[in-house]
Amino acid sequence: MDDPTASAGPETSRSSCSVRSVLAERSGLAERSAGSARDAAPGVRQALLARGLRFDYGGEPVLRGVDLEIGFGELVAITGVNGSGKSTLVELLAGVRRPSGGAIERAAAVALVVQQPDVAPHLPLTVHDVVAMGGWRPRSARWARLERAPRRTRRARAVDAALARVGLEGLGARPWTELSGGQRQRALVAQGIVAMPAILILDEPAAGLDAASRGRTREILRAEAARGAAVVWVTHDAEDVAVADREIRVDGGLVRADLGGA
Ligand SMILES: Nc1ncnc2c1ncn2[C@@H]1O[C@H](COP(=O)(O)OP(=O)(O)OP(=O)(O)O)[C@@H](O)[C@H]1O
Repeated sequence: MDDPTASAGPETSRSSCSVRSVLAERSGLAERSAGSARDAAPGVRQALLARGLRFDYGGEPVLRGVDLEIGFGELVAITGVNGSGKSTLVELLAGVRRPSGGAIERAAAVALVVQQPDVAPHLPLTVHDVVAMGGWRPRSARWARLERAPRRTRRARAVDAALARVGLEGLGARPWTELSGGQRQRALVAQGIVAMPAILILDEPAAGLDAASRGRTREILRAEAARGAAVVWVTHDAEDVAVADREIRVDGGLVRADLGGA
């Protein structure tokens, strides 16, 4: 299988779907680094591991040798000032970009919720359609066409349940373009959680949302971690950091990890 992150190289383009199901499963961890991985904390199975991760966009390096480990069941807040490289880091972790150097290991497929999705405005997509993309797998498109009704029904129910969790119940049939900015962001969180990913990475999913929606997003992400997912969450909000298990701060192209948490 083609793994977009199998080696260092030029960056990949952003796709038209905001949740990327990066099938990096292969046999166990993808992209094994040459060195030996440090053991995860006792009882925590490792979901993501980066060693010496470097990245540049053609100029000054944005990341200069990032090391980090994230376990299943952990809720990790990624923080840092504007332009410090948080989005770049999570895109590397998710496999949307290839590192210029270093290695990443992923123990499972990743669902990525990006800040600004490219959902083509001219396509007649409903909110339901966009949320259902979270269960999309490149290799299963053919099977999706052939699938039997009971499975379609299960998927439709999963989409409805995800929309209800983010407080958008009943809006599934609405055209995507008719949602407000905040409603779209919440729908993208629904897209991220609809397929119950083992690794969920979100780039500022609650930026600009009202206080109630930010609180609801926090509860959803805590619940995702409680069911065993590794949840990595870029945020500028101190309240988000307070509910996370750990904060990882991006600073000067490196990370300051294990800053404590809730
Ligand atoms: N496509 C790109 N081409 C060139 N430079 C880029 C590109 N995307 C980001 N950068 C640069 O890389 C650096 C890190 O950007 P990044 O978006 O990762 O930061 P961030 O911490 O997520 O910022 P913010 O908090 O504003 O979202 C910045 O200096 C930015 O200008």
